[in-house]
Amino acid sequence: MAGSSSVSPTPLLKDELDIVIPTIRNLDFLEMWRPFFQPYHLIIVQDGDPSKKIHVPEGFDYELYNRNDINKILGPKASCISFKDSACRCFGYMVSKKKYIYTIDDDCFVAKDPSGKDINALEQHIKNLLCPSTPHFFNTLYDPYREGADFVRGYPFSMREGAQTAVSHGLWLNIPDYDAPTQLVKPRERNTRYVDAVMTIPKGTLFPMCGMNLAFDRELIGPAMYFGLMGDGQPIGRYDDMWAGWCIKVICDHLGLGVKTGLPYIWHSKASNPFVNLKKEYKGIYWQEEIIPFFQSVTLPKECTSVQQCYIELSKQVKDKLSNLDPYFTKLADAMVTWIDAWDELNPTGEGLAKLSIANGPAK
Ligand SMILES: O=c1ccn([C@@H]2O[C@H](COP(=O)(O)OP(=O)(O)O[C@H]3O[C@@H](CO)[C@H](O)[C@H]3O)[C@@H](O)[C@H]2O)c(=O)[nH]1
Ligand SMILES: [Mn+2]
Repeated sequence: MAGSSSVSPTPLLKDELDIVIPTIRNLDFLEMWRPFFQPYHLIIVQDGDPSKKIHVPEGFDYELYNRNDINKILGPKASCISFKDSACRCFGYMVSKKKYIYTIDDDCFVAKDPSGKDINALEQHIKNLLCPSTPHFFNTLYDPYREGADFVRGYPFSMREGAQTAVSHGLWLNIPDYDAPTQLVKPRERNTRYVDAVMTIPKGTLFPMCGMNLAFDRELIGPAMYFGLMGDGQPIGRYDDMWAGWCIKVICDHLGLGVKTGLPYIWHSKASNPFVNLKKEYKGIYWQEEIIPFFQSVTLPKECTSVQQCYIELSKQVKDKLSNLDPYFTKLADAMVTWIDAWDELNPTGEGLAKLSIANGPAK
């Protein structure tokens, strides 16, 4: 028998997944990820000064958008894309044409598991997304679909098919994603705990979604992954991913979709300045004491069957119920609608495509 060729297997979802990277620094971190990321297409969202040249290491297939590109593509709707905040990354979700998205920060590196093996975070996220979630009944052995695990006694057989997984939320070794006050009182705290688990966040439970190591099914939940109005000109920053996480979770709960958290870990290398962070996030720290009860009380009408419909309904409730907290939420609610309009313009569905073809006349 001829010797087996050492052809490496085709990377999972090679042509169905884009990697979105927001950057206001540089992309040197990609060298460490090259073995895992090189087969995939990158969407780089360059924040800050558009005249700055961002070097992309050789050998990567990518598209890069700076603020001028965003303004050109979206026109007036570009007002919904934040400037000078990692929230800008959501533009990458909008322009992608792929079914899956993985987003990672430029100060996140390959971590090692307890055996010392490099962790292919992207591969683990893909596994998380491709297997079901259990939002409706908690499995005490965590992810029942994982090698070596299963549903435990008492788990209803009628529920063992699980739900489609919309989001996979990864974690971080070394610098944990702490808020500024915690960072200030624990400047030397490092996360060294590798917890070997993936679990579904139960229906009806919110969670603090961090955007630095995150993957999602763009076709299931993409239109709700808006990272809000943050950074330049806004009264708040560093709540981009938190806002998106609360919105996607209530919509996933409504649509019967699952959200997982746990593996994979990345190595988060840079602690941003806690004083700068405090200035950005302090309003969020007290606003969230009102925002969380709002999201906990959100109910979406059964007529809302698409993500867009859910998101527009949510924006109405944000405007009605949070504007008394601060006029910012009126602006944010309007920006949520602009985001959906821009998303639908760039990603026309059946109905939208039909309108487009009428507008453009019969094919030549
Ligand atoms: O104005 C900006 C600032 C940063 N970026 C890019 O966004 C990510 C995250 O930046 P950084 O590592 O400095 O931020 P952290 O404090 O570690 O993490 C926060 O960022 C979010 C998670 O992604 C969340 O708000 C916090 O966890 C890097 O790629 C920067 O280059 C930017 O584009 N514009
Ligand atoms: Mn960081």
